[in-house]
Amino acid sequence: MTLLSVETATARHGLLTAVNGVSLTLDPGEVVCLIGANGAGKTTLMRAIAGAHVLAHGQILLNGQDMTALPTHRRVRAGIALSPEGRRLFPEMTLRENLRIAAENGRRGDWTLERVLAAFPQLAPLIDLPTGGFSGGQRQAAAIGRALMANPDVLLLDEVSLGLSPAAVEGVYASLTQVRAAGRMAMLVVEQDLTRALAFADRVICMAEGRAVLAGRPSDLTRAAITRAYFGLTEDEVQHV
Ligand SMILES: Nc1ncnc2c1ncn2[C@@H]1O[C@H](COP(=O)(O)OP(=O)(O)OP(=O)(O)O)[C@@H](O)[C@H]1O
Repeated sequence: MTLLSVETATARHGLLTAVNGVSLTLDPGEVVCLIGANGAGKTTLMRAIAGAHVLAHGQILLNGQDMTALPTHRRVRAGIALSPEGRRLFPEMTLRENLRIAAENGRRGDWTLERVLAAFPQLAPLIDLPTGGFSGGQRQAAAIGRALMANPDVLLLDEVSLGLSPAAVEGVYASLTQVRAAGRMAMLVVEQDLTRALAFADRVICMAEGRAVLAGRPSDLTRAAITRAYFGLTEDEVQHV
């Protein structure tokens, strides 16, 4: 059965239509990467699924239940958690406090503090430090850990590798591979690094100018088709990229 269903979602920033009639589904345990150029609408779509941006049209269903009118905290309780672009940790609070707040607002389940620290070992020595002093990779790991503490069925990860060193990206993806193996949680991941997205995803969806313009399993998509979708190029132009 479909876990998450986004049906013809349209989201606006004022007069600008950032997401334009996008539909997608996620099955339990599935990992889908959202790719696309800057401004394609990926972050707005993620925020709309999480309840942080109101849809102008369309529906968000989780396990067949309509989430569209629910505020963020009710969606977290229903099983949707977002690790946002910019990470948005409480910088004055310690990592432990950040994780505890997420647990209090989320659902009970297998993801506990101990389990998060086992999946993200780089966080263990930092547990009683304020997150404001963390490096980019540490902040990213902390933000994903915080989302896991809510024990979601659908984990939304925005801009996983943006701004991180190659070593930090490796660390975060090693942890995400463990997270993925641990259960039936589905992930929707915004990833700018195309090679990484194709290696990690069961399916990729490419957005351009607010629309989903290409979707498929990585093995079924050619680089040329993806490049074309990404930039809106013609076949002839793709030959020269
Ligand atoms: N708060 C906002 N106010 C006005 N316009 C916005 C706002 N946030 C995003 N936009 C615009 O909406 C469109 C989609 O932006 P969005 O951030 O969703 O795209 P994206 O694919 O996530 O890109 P990026 O990788 O740059 O974050 C862009 O044209 C962007 O300029």
